[in-house]
Amino acid sequence: MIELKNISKIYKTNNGEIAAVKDVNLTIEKGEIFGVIGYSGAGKSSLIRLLNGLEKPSTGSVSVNGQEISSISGKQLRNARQKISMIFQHFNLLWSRTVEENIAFPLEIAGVPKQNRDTRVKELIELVGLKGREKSYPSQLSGGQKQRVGIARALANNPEVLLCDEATSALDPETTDQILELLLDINKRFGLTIVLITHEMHVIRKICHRVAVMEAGQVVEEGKVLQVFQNPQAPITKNFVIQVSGAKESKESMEQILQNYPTGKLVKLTFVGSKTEQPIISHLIKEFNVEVNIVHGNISQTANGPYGTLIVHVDGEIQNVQKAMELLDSLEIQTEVIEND
Ligand SMILES: Nc1ncnc2c1ncn2[C@@H]1O[C@H](COP(=O)(O)OP(=O)(O)OP(=O)(O)O)[C@@H](O)[C@H]1O
Repeated sequence: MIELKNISKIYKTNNGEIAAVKDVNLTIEKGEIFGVIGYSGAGKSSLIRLLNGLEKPSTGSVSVNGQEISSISGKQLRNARQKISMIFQHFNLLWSRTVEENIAFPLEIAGVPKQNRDTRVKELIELVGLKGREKSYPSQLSGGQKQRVGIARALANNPEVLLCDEATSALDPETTDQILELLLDINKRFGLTIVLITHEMHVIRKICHRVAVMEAGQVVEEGKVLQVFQNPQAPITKNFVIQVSGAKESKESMEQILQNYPTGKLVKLTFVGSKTEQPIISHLIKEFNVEVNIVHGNISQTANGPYGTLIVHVDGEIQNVQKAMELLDSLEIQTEVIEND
């Protein structure tokens, strides 16, 4: 669906050249929700602007649905862009137009006759949950409602791809979740391909199927969301995963536990899918006669199923602790000994 081949983007400034994107290769499948995560300055915005031809790559090619976006311009590019919509962090609404007039705007530009426009606007208002607010102006809406208008407007011409540029970064956590659920619903109902950029792992966890992690212009890690959560490789990815697993907060408890129990092992277990529902801890205690003290636990849902982390202190006869570890390994649970005595 979307293919980026050897993409680099170099900006020429008065202070020299800035390589914002460096040799990125990505393939995004039709109907997928693909997330790009990175800290500020990682090159995410530059990358997403290359996808709809707002920027041209310095090297490499971008193709969307078989059409090479990086090499077209003028009318051809404008037509292609009708199928690649975008929503923004600050909504980019027209402040002098009502909700329905904002949503009708791209239909007017596309030359859709008035009657068809009205029908489509009604459909979209229903879809994004804004019934009753048709005549409101953006200044009369909450942040979440403004983004709903942004989404309706982006969907007006039935795009094939929706690009989301930090679409929930200006919203509170609860509204963020509601908007993410709306995007997930739209993806499921219409098979719309969604590419989103964010600096929040929570957003990736909640709706993305696959993720690419960007650092200093490069993609340093890429994979299915559950796999990346279970087994992050790059240090930056590990930091992002800690953002949502909350493991950092438990450092103090771990130190306390280690002080209180100078023997045994402190282990972090990461498990996904049906393994989150197995009675693993009681099994360890019964089978190997070990003591298991839970230091920290967390379970959360991703678009592809549950994901959980558990930090436990396992103590007992050395060989029993060892056998308990072997069992965990055999269950294909990610096991990481945090500190050894
Ligand atoms: N139009 C531009 N001209 C010159 N430099 C730019 C331009 N746009 C981005 N850059 C530079 O390219 C690098 C990547 O910026 P980019 O905005 O793509 O990153 P980002 O990950 O989206 O960060 P943020 O979330 O802060 O926007 C930065 O060093 C930035 O200063």
